[in-house]
Amino acid sequence: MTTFPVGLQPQCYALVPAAGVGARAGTAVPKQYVPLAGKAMMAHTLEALLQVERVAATLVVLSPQDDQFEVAVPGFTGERAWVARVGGKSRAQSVAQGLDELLARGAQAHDWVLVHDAARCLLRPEWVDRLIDACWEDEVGGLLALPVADTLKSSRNGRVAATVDRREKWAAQTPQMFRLGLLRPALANLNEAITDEASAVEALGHQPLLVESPMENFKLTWPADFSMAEALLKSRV
Ligand SMILES: Nc1ccn([C@@H]2O[C@H](COP(=O)(O)OP(=O)(O)OP(=O)(O)O)[C@@H](O)[C@H]2O)c(=O)n1
Ligand SMILES: C[C@](O)(CO)[C@H](O)COP(=O)(O)O
Repeated sequence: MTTFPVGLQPQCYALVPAAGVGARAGTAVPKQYVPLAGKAMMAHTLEALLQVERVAATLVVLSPQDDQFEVAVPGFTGERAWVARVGGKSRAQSVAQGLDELLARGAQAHDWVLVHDAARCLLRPEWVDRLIDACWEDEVGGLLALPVADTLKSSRNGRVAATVDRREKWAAQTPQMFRLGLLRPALANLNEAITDEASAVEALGHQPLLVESPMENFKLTWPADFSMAEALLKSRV
């Protein structure tokens, strides 16, 4: 177990990977820029993070080719709003390169980082606060997640191969909260099995904390997800 200095008050940063193209969504622009309830999808995500007072700064990781952000998300300004065009080929690469950017801007190994998908635009600040409260004194860190409610099937050639025991199964969401000094080395050896920060930390032998979160915190992935997200955003007062 890595130990971090006792007595030094850590900072808490948010890192938002937003360098994807949204291939499964099939949208005309990268999905994070699709307008929903009057603003770009990612603007909703970032507004929620900026409302979390314990987050010292939020770093958005864009593709080096991104030429839309400043026009599409004009409200992301101020001392706590950071942008870096250092995204990579995979989500994990974008996160790893974003962590290097945080270090370059003065973040330290004992500081916490909340990694949150730009594509989870229904995030509510109170869920982030719940995760921070749960993880702050934890040795490893943790993630928002939803216990699986449906019966699970594995498949072969489009037919059921087996029914999978759903007990103790959770669907991982974001934010995922870890110390920079644990997460950056965990992401050093990237491979296809590393689909979230927790899986990288698990590969080092740790057991991240699961913090229950609602289905409403879903990731917009498929075309039908956009109308559902827009209806939910419009229903909020
Ligand atoms: N090279 C990449 C790929 C993804 N992401 C980000 O990771 C988050 C979750 O990824 P996903 O929903 O899979 O987004 P896309 O990769 O854009 O979607 P797809 O896999 O359908 O192309 C998104 O906010 C996305 O922008 C990233 O920063 N860099
Ligand atoms: C991190 C994540 O949102 C957890 O559910 C998810 O793994 C990201 O999805 P991707 O399609 O692997 O980018």
